[in-house]
Amino acid sequence: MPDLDMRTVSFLVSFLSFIFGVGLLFFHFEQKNFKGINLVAISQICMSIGIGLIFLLGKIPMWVSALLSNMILCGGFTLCLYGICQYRDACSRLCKISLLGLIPLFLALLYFYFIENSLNTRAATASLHLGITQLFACIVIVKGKAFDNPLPQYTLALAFGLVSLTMFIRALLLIQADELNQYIQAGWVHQIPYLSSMFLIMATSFSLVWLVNGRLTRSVEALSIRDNLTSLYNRRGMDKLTNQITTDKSKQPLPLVVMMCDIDHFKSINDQFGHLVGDQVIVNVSEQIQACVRVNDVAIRYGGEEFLILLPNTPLANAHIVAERIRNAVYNIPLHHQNMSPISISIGVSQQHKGDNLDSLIREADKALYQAKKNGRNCVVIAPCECEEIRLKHA
Ligand SMILES: Nc1nc2c(ncn2[C@@H]2O[C@H](COP(=O)(O)OP(=O)(O)OP(=O)(O)O)[C@@H](O)[C@H]2O)c(=O)[nH]1
Repeated sequence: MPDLDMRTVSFLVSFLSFIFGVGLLFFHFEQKNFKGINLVAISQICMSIGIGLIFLLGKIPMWVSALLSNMILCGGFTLCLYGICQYRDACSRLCKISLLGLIPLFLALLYFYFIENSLNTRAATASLHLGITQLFACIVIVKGKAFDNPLPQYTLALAFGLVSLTMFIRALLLIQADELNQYIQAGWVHQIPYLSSMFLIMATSFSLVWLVNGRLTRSVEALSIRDNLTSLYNRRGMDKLTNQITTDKSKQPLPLVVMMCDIDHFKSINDQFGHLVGDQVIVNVSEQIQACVRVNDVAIRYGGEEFLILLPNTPLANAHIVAERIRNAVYNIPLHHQNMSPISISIGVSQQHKGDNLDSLIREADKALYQAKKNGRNCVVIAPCECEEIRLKHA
């Protein structure tokens, strides 16, 4: 295998690392809510300086290239580990081990420079620290609690794992090899870790962009399915969720129940007390609805003051109890003004039968709601209205 020019290789690694670090730092200023990115950015700049000092070997004092460069490089990787740990929301125990490992590394570098001068052992010790830190990074990426797209997550973990392996092999080979006099003329044992570092910088850059992009997309998706005012699902959210609810029949031996709820005389609340109070009433009602349903149930802000509730796998009798609970809870909402009448809600309920789809269920619930309004409001009506009308007006 032809030897590469170590000075050029170290310059390239330093340059790449610097560009990536600065770019990531700019990205961090724009997207401050991604924890750990700033540390990864600073760590890349540290690594760039560390390798840059190796590039300047022979042109700067020897102790700077031999000691300082290794310390900056290993410290940079420890910082990178901290950044990744924060980004992946992982336990920081391994970061602390890597940080503490900098002390014996420093002592070993001092010893093998001033007392027993050995380039091989210095390089092997630094490689060992780098290999351990990169292995920790690999573990942290896999074990972190934050949810990320698995493909970039494992790509990044694999990159760190592979580079860590090259560092361990390098440390092992260096201990057995003849003592080096000129680092810049070192052979492939040194060149491969440099190339693998280039690979790591590139893998980290595109995997991080990929990971961050995944998180951004998910947060936009999550926002797009929620109503701004109440944080309940909106119509788009309903379309997404109902597919799961209506198709997953194996887990739901009991039918789906649909409730259509509408705040009574809401226009007069707006007219009398203003739209801001009206908005607050909508929020209060949505909170009561959320509090009365199970975690599996889906509450949707269907229109202005209309709410749709989907109760999968629910017997009609239970749904009726829930509807009554909601109606009572809404009626007991504390009033915003002295001369405000109690807030009330009318509810139409329909149950899924053979051949029913969600549209027909909603139509049925809507008819029952219309009947509830006709019956005097503040009541629950179960579809089909003609035969099973239940009128429970609040006393
Ligand atoms: N404050 C506020 N008002 C809204 C919002 N969305 C819709 N509205 C108002 O809600 C009112 C709904 O009025 P109507 O459909 O006449 O119904 P209602 O007055 O509740 O009468 P019934 O339903 O028959 O009891 C309209 O005045 C809408 O402008 C909203 O987000 N905030």
